[in-house]
Amino acid sequence: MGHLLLVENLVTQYRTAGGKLPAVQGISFSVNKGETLCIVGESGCGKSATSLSIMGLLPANGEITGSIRLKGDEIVGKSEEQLQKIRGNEMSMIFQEPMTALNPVFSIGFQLREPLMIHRKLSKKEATQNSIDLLDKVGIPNPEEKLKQYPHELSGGMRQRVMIAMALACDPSLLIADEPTTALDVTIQAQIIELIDDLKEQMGMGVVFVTHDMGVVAEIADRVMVMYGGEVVEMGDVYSVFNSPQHSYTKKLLAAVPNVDDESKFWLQEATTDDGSTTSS
Ligand SMILES: Nc1ncnc2c1ncn2[C@@H]1O[C@H](COP(=O)(O)OP(=O)(O)OP(=O)(O)O)[C@@H](O)[C@H]1O
Repeated sequence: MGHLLLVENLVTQYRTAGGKLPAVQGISFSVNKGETLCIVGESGCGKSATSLSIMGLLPANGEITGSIRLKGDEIVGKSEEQLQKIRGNEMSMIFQEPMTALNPVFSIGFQLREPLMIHRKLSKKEATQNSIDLLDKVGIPNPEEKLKQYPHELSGGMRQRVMIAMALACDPSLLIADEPTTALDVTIQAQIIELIDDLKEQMGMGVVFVTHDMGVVAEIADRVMVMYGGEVVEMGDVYSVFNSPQHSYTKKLLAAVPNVDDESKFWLQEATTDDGSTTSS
């Protein structure tokens, strides 16, 4: 069976005044339908460069070699026009700071409705109804009223829900979430993670979830890919990586999250014994 996303030998470099900076140095991984892959690692290890490469959203000084296939279709080398079609339909991305992705001068309703009218050729009435349904789907109360509001009138958590609603508008098969909860307080963070997990189940999407937080990984990952200095240093299912980390950097990451050692690890062990599977691979 084919993978939803198959990345092979991806090298992402940034041209800088001081020469080429290799942000990603030949990594390979895959994501299946209905699966969440967490990419974890410290600041600057190439997590964002990886997700931007997949989306075809690298800045002008970025360049890629290697292969990125979505449902078998090669993304590397596609024109911007072709990429826009794929981004509008097959994959979407949510970012850390929704304020940068939402336009402050337009109402939430306008920003949700416009792409639906353009990409899916819906009438204004249909697009409005669709927007209401989307806001409802991401757990926003009183969606009709929210359509009239502007981004600054919403809380951080609500803004992130709106971003997720926008990302889901095209019913993507792949959702890339780059540190989507980092700017939120812990309670809201937990709610957004749960929402993404529920939506993944409901819609059967594959999810690439970028984070530096092993606590978040414990909550949402099926598989984990640990990056260090632009390379993949460890990859495995979440149980194996948490219970027997192989790489010293992974051990360090796990040790840095206090509740991973007790609470989450306990939770992971519970989860594995519940379904009778073992943690070794
Ligand atoms: N536009 C750019 N031009 C040049 N170098 C860049 C650019 N964007 C990122 N880099 C460099 O590429 C490397 C990888 O950065 P990347 O943003 O992928 O890391 P990250 O793991 O996502 O970190 P963070 O968690 O801080 O976002 C870093 O050394 C960074 O300084």
